[in-house]
Order: sequence, then C-alpha cells, then structure tokens
Amino acid sequence: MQCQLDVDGVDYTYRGGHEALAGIDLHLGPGIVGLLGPNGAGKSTLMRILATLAKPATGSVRWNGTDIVRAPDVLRAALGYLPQDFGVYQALSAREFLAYLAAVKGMSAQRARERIEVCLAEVGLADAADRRLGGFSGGMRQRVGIAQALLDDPRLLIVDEPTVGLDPEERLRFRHLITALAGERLVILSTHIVSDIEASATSLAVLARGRLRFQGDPEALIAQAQGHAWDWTVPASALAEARARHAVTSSLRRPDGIRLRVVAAAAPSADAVAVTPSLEDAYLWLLESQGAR
Ligand SMILES: Nc1ncnc2c1ncn2[C@@H]1O[C@H](COP(=O)(O)OP(=O)(O)OP(=O)(O)O)[C@@H](O)[C@H]1O
Repeated sequence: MQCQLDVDGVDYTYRGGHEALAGIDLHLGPGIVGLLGPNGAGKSTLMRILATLAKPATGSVRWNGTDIVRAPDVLRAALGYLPQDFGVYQALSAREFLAYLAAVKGMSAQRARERIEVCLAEVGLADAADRRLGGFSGGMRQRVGIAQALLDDPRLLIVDEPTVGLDPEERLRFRHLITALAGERLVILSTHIVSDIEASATSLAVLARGRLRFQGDPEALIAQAQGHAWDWTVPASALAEARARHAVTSSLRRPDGIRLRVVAAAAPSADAVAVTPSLEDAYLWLLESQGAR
C-alpha cells in the first residue's frame, strides 16, 4: 500500500498579507509523523493544505506522485481528517453520527455498518455508542472525531491539535489511541505539546514562524541538543530571573530550591550539570538556537 506525501516549496499567505508558510519541503511515508510547533507556527494552515481545503500560493503537494492541487479527489479518497475545530451534532448518538457521515462519504450501508462497529471499538466507545453526543466529555468527542476520520480506513490520517482542552487522563488515553493507529498508513498529528507525540511519532517535523525547522527522526533531533541541556538548582528567589534569561523546559520545587531543566549553548552557571537531553529539551533547543521561540 503506497502512501507517500511530497511537499515542495509550499508558500501560503493569508489575505491581508500575513505569510503563514514559506518554502516548506516535506517528504513523508508510512508511520506516525509528529508536526510540532508553537501556537501560530502555521501547523493548521499546512494541515488544511494537505487535506486539500486550502491551495498553496506556490509549490506543489503530491500524493503518491499525483499533484493534489490539480487533482484533489485522488487524495480525498484516501483521507481521514480531524480538524482542530471539529464539531458534533449533540442530539445524535455516536453510532447515528457515524452512520450519517458514512452516508455523506458515499459508503455502502453494509460497509458502513461494519466499519462503524470497528471504529467505535478502536476508539473505545463501543459501550457508549448509543448515548447522545451532547452528554460526551471533551475526550470522548475527540475519540468520535478519530472514529469519523477512520471510517473509510484511510491511508492518510490528518489529526490537528487533538488534545487541546482535554484533561490529563483523557490526554493520556488519546495518546495511547494514536499509538495504536500506526500500521501501514501515514498519520500526521499536529501539536504544540511534545509529550503528545513522544511515545508514538516515528518521524518529526518542526514548524515555527511559517518555516520548517527540522525533519527527521526523534533521535536526530535529540542528537542536535547534546551538550545543551542542563540541570540547575536555583533558590526560589532567583527563579524569575533564571526564567527570563534562559530557556527552561521544566521546573521542580525541591527542599534545596527549584530544580530547573535549561537548554543553553553553554552552562547557565558553574553549578549547572550537563544532562542527556529529552525530546522536550531538544525541541526547545531547536527553537532557541534558531531564534524561533
Ligand atoms: N484566516 C486567517 N487570516 C489571517 N491570518 C491567519 C488566518 N488564520 C491563521 N492566520 C495566521 O497565520 C499564522 C499561522 O496560523 P495557524 O493557525 O496555521 O498556526 P498553528 O501553528 O496551527 O497555530 P495554532 O495552534 O495557534 O492554531 C498565525 O500567525 C495566524 O495568526
């Protein structure tokens, strides 16, 4: 099963002149790709282009070699998409909602029935299938969103910021679900939270201020940050200054002060200890070292 997405030289400027994407080149094959970037980086704009809902000003996007700007239906036939602003019909049950969307997609009644059961089970909603969506939690609604995206067993699954607004338990559940979705398809998941994709992404793309800052595997991103991650304990009174001067990935209150994890070109202080960077450190270091935070 072929699933190759090639993005070459894509630019996108909103009416009014805001350049949201510039010179994006991305080459993606099967697996889970984490598209990471701070708010406003251009992730949703790129996802909309990949989902054929926006056209790039310049550049090309090809799905298995076919230009999707000229022939969007080729990609649409293979696409499952969970947009950032996904909404559900409150009065319908999960099963009714999926049946409605299956009909809109033109799936046969027989196939729809089979796929709805499979997808509901896959997202852990089999027991809630006949409850009204109006009574679902945010996490359950997002799982319905994944179920609708999976309905036609897509080769390309695009999921835009799926964990926004979820509580920690739902977020964790969602991460497990994404990990289980791998297989032979291409899954692109955008987020500004590294831990959303830490356990699942086989490949990463980092976008900041409309430009692609990195594409490769997580290990390569971590390798770039070697020698730039530090553990540094400061008195509580020095926390604000440390935060103002350095890129801090985490802080932990301890009896002897605040233990910070800092990324910096050199040790932030003589008593800072070099540590092996985490993916979070590596992401922050990439943005910091490129002046893209
Ligand atoms: N309709 C629009 N008109 C003008 N500018 C826009 C529009 N939509 C987005 N932008 C701007 O384009 C840039 C990229 O937005 P985009 O939504 O793609 O980023 P993002 O990485 O998905 O961020 P977020 O997670 O905050 O949605 C931002 O600076 C945003 O303000």
